[in-house]
Amino acid sequence: MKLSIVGCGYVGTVTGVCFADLGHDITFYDLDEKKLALLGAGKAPIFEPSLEELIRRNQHRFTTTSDLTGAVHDTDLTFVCVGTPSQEDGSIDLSYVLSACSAIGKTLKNLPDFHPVIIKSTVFPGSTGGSICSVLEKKSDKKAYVDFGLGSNPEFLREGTAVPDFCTPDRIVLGADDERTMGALRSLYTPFECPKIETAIRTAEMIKYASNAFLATKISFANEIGNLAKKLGIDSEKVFEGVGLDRRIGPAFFGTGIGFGGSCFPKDVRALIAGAKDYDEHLRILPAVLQVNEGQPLVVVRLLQKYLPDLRGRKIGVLGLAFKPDTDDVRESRAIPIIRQVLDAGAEVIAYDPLAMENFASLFSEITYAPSAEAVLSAEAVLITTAWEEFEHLDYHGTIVIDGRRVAAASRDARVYEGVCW
Ligand SMILES: NC(=O)C1=CN([C@@H]2O[C@H](COP(=O)(O)OP(=O)(O)OC[C@H]3O[C@@H](n4cnc5c(N)ncnc54)[C@H](O)[C@@H]3O)[C@@H](O)[C@H]2O)C=CC1
Ligand SMILES: O=C(O)[C@H]1O[C@H](OP(=O)(O)OP(=O)(O)OC[C@H]2O[C@@H](n3ccc(=O)[nH]c3=O)[C@H](O)[C@@H]2O)[C@H](O)[C@@H](O)[C@@H]1O
Repeated sequence: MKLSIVGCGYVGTVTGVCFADLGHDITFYDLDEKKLALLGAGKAPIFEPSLEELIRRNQHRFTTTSDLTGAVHDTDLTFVCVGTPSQEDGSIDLSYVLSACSAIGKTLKNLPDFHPVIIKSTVFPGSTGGSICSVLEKKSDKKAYVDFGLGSNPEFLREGTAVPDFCTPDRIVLGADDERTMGALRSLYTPFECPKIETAIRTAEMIKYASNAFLATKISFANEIGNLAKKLGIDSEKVFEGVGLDRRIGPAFFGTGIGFGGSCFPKDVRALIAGAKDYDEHLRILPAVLQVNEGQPLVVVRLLQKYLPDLRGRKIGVLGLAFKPDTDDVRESRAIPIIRQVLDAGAEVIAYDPLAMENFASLFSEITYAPSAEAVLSAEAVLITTAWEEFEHLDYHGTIVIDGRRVAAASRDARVYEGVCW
């Protein structure tokens, strides 16, 4: 099939490149010319392990363009993969999706063929069939589900493992309210062997939110129990090893520590809470999930002050700035509230991250960025905020370490060692 991808960030680029690898012809479109230029030159516009290699291998199967009409007219289906950030009140900002769909709608006006528009961005249930459908119909002067197709195909990949997650997912969710769009999605995903759920658009949208909200809940639950476990002298890792062996529960996403960051869990949980209010549903579990999550970074600073009560003038090292390992993404990284608090208490910060220092520097110019992880170890105390593999190979002898991510080498060798929930 010929596919156009609108929005070449983490989801759009990975989706396009992985479908190219399956033999499809891809046209990438983005408002950001820099991203298109990088893709056009065979380079990844975002950092993701193994992505660049896949781009090089499939470059003959994709083109980049700043002409959206050409992209839509020359392809059989369009994926919308633009961002859906949080607004002040926690609800999602649909403006990027609406603006992309307004432009797509205009291109549909003179297109004689039936062209499915598939929303891959995470949007609140009802958005695709509601305001997104309206803008497409208005700009195209056509009827959705009859003259053009509309569907939802939420994405479940994780940053850092996006390529394998996309290629071998646990399940694929196909949301469509017309048979032709469902048929196109079904045929596109034929080579994937995992379970596939075919459902209504708004159900597909809700599956995405419920999945992220549940995973976030698992993490906050583990952290709440973990905080208590630490006070009782119990290691939370052993606890959740035991809990996770129950097949009804499962071991994944019980990693305790400083909580979840990133561009999705915090935003999607907030969006579900805010969106529910419009239906007079006041969610109670999810606000608590966020509350626990906001408290976890503060535990690190509290533990640090056990050893250095007055942080004024102290030099504090921070290992890890990305929201998780194997990415340069710092959106809602847990290092942000930790560093802010340490700075507010009057300390100096020296930090290191293998990939994310440049992105972090746009948020914090007032800290020192170290040339290596070793250089951070000379600080008076070291906080570990991302579980990068290379932090397992440092010599922590003589250091005070407060560990938010459970690095075994630090727990073994540090002069003073405190884990957040262990
Ligand atoms: N990052 C992730 O791991 C995952 C993200 N998602 C969801 O996918 C969506 C996209 O997320 P990311 O890829 O992380 O976003 P991103 O911020 O990395 O990329 C979005 C891209 O859309 C482009 N864009 C914005 N407006 C546009 C327009 N009108 N026309 C064309 N391009 C436009 C931006 O320039 C940017 O390159 C969000 O809804 C997110 O919640 C879903 C699963 C995983
Ligand atoms: O909708 C999305 O964008 C994506 O959000 C998450 O993926 P991602 O945010 O990329 O990364 P995760 O591996 O889920 O980690 C999120 C945060 O939770 C933290 N985490 C994760 C697992 C765990 O056990 N404990 C824990 O604190 C990580 O350190 C990180 O800060 C989901 O895992 C994906 O399925 C989903 O597609």
